Amino acid sequence: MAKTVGIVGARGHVGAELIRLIAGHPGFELAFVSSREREGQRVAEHFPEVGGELRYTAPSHEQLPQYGADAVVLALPNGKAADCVAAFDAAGADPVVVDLSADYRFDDGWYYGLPELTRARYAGQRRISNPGCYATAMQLAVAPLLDVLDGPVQCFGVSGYSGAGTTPSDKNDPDKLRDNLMPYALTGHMHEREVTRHLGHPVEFLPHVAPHFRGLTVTSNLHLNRAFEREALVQRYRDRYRDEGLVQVLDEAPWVSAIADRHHVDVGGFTLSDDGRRVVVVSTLDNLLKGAATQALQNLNLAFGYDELAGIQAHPRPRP
Ligand SMILES: NC(=O)C1=CN([C@@H]2O[C@H](COP(=O)(O)OP(=O)(O)OC[C@H]3O[C@@H](n4cnc5c(N)ncnc54)[C@H](OP(=O)(O)O)[C@@H]3O)[C@@H](O)[C@H]2O)C=CC1
Ligand SMILES: CC(=O)N[C@@H](CCC(=O)OP(=O)(O)O)C(=O)O
Repeated sequence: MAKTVGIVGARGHVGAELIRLIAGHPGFELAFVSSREREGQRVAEHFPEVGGELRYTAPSHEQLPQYGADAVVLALPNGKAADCVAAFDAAGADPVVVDLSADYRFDDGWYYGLPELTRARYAGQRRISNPGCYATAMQLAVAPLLDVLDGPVQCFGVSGYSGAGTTPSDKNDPDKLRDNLMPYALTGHMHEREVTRHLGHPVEFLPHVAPHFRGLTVTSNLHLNRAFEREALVQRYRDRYRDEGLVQVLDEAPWVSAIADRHHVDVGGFTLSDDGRRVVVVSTLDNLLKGAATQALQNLNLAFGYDELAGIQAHPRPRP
């Protein structure tokens, strides 16, 4: 029997992707989708492909356990997850909870779900923290060289403005972004701390937001503790990700336009300095998919014993 999944914060950019993914999954069905703004509206009005009679609801935190969902995905802005978790605890309910926000990424009581790097540590935990979008791209770019790094890694990031959510700000204002590149949080960004913590190696992250809607690029500058040939470095990436359905290692530097609406990560470029002790690696992903919703689905699949890619490759997105 299908497991039921509720989405809290289903109006947002990530919520929209989650609705489509869960509704199209062979082993999951939607238990509820919450939005205060869309309360009472049919989901099918917004997603004709989903169909059915399900409507958005706007439950209080305390009402969330009443749906009896097997899993709950929290797609709320940062800082809102704890009240939801407390409501389940208070009701004695123990659904699998996947939190998309940054709220539990530094909490050892939660499993940090970046499957390609952490799935070996999954041991049935029912509280799962989904990594940040840039943080996913950075970690997948750096991990294969972790043992040969010399000093901090510098990561220059450029995100589409869907990364900034739907609450109006300069970072998601198409007028202000037109013909523009907007630097922000140039030291101490949340994802700098997140990656430094989970890789156990310092990164220095320089984020920017650009006028495109979805997809991000991270260009990482890695100093190495000895000289390498390019082929040996590329081989490390190919070996590390050979069996990964959602990581593609490319010879050339990937373009963000090729990853929009796709589930996987591209890693490539691999440009060495003349002395072989510095390499630049480029990674791209769709911030709303592998950076958020697709990764959440990988984590749900893991938690319920489904194939990790169930409902992911079976539903390829059309190229824009
Ligand atoms: N956008 C991205 O690329 C990524 C986002 N994330 C994380 O995923 C989460 C969702 O992001 P995103 O979809 O972009 O965000 P949005 O701003 O697009 O959506 C936020 C959602 O939360 C609801 N919401 C907003 N404020 C409140 C509140 N005070 N109480 C209850 N519900 C609220 C909104 O619905 P309504 O107001 O109708 O109730 C909406 O459904 C965030 O934590 C974000 O950091 C993670 C990785 C990538
Ligand atoms: C362009 C933009 O603003 N991007 C967001 C990252 C989106 C994301 O991954 O969010 P969380 O870590 O909050 O889950 C930011 O820099 O805060």
